Amino acid sequence: MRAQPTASHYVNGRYIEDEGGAPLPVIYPATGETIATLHSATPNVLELAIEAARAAQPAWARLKPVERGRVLRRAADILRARNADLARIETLDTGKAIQETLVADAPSAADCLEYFAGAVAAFNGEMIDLGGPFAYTRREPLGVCVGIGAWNYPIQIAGWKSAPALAMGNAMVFKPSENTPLSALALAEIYSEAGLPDGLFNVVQGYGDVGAGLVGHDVVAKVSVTGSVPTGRKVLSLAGSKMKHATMELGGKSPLIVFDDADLENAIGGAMLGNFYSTGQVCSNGTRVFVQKGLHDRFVERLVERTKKIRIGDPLDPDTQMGPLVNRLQQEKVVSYIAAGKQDGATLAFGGNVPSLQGFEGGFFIEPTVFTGVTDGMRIAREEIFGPVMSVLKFDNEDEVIERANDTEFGLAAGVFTRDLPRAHRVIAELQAGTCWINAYNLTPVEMPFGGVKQSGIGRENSLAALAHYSQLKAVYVETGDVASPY
Ligand SMILES: NC(=O)c1ccc[n+]([C@@H]2O[C@H](COP(=O)([O-])OP(=O)(O)OC[C@H]3O[C@@H](n4cnc5c(N)ncnc54)[C@H](O)[C@@H]3O)[C@@H](O)[C@H]2O)c1
Ligand SMILES: C[N+](C)(C)CC=O
Ligand SMILES: [K+]
Repeated sequence: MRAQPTASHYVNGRYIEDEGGAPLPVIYPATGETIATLHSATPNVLELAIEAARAAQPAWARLKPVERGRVLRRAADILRARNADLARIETLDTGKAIQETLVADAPSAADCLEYFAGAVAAFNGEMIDLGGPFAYTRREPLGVCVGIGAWNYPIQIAGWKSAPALAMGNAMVFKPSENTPLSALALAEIYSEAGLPDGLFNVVQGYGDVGAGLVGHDVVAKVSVTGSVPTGRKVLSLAGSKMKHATMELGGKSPLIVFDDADLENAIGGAMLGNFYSTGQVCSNGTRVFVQKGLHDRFVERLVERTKKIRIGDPLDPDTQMGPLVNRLQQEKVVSYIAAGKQDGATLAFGGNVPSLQGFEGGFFIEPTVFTGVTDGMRIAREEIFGPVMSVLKFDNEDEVIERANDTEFGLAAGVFTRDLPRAHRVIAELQAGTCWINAYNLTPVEMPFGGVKQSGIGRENSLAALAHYSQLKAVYVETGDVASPY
């Protein structure tokens, strides 16, 4: 299997290579084989990318918003037309099942480009009446923005960051995760084909040091990172030391609360989606599933029955429902958390093993895993695992579950399943989380803001909120009479 792109980086409208950079092997997680070799960006590549962005941005910002939007809309159309190829690249790079990458990855990026293509023209400053004189505000772009991606949704993340940035008149230098460098290059090609002027969307590859080089660069006005909390802390402090804007989309340990009166099959469906999709590598996953005591035993029984049926294996087979984890390190991490769950006294209700799959012996698979009898202090209930490991916790009443759900440093997401809608809204209002669902889980339409509170992040992606985060306000006072001067 080969997936070698033309070159490692995409700068100023073309591919460039600099073999002086550290080698960056691209591994297919289902087999462990190397499918491409790229190079981490050297300081020279990084400078070229930032300079290209700096030079291209002012003319782009002077276009009418609808003109910028038109380019994004054409790119959205190309993304959709090329969806099958992009899904294959994404599956080879992440290991996620093709039945997921066909519907959740490039299509989400396309939705995002399409949304911001139209929304930006309607996103304006305001006129403020001062009783004669007046003021108005302008929404101005920030300049050169940096996007830094995680491995789980590579093209979606590249789209969610670049679309509002570009729509608003900024330029972007994007660094994908070193684990999944391929699809951002495909997006860069698509932008060029759609007519995006050279230099406005650049892709540089590399590890954390390249990310830090971008964040610390004096030309860069804003950074948006999707990644873990420790990385977010480092990036935010470096950005803060230079007074840069920052959006942080970080990790979580989100609660999903199932009350006795919930629709059982829907609640289980939500819990499975919120733990097993993308082999559990989703930031907003509801990994602490609190189930009220009256429903608990039936919930667990049906959950295990349904989890047993998950088809795990060849991610390129359209019938496969769960592929491997992204790499060996992540597999080891998940295996060690499963051991910790057992050691801390949780009951392993299903899974927990590395499956042996013929033809995929070198892959990074793990069974979908359910722990019951989990208590709040256990490591599997406190730390983000980022794998298909669900913890089921029993609760008695509403006040208790709210307190327990909020007893975490994270605050990315939360969900409630109940037929009692006043209770649903009452509980959601008490939960410390930036993105919530009632009788659903993990749906992230572009029209809705996405992001976290507490340690899970700052700022929001998607919706008009993202345009606010990629712009700055200029306030203009306009005198309509004489200047009242004492001099
Ligand atoms: N909130 C969200 O939208 C969201 C989405 C997906 C993943 N995540 C989170 O991401 C994590 C998993 O992804 P990951 O392991 O790729 O995260 P990570 O923090 O290891 O890396 C994220 C990105 O930051 C870069 N990076 C690392 N150190 C850096 C530094 N000092 N300066 C600048 N950049 C640096 C990495 O190279 C990578 O591109 C999980 O915690 C998950 O919850 C959050
Ligand atoms: C944004 N989302 C939930 C699809 C991917 C986060 O990991
Ligand atoms: K990979």
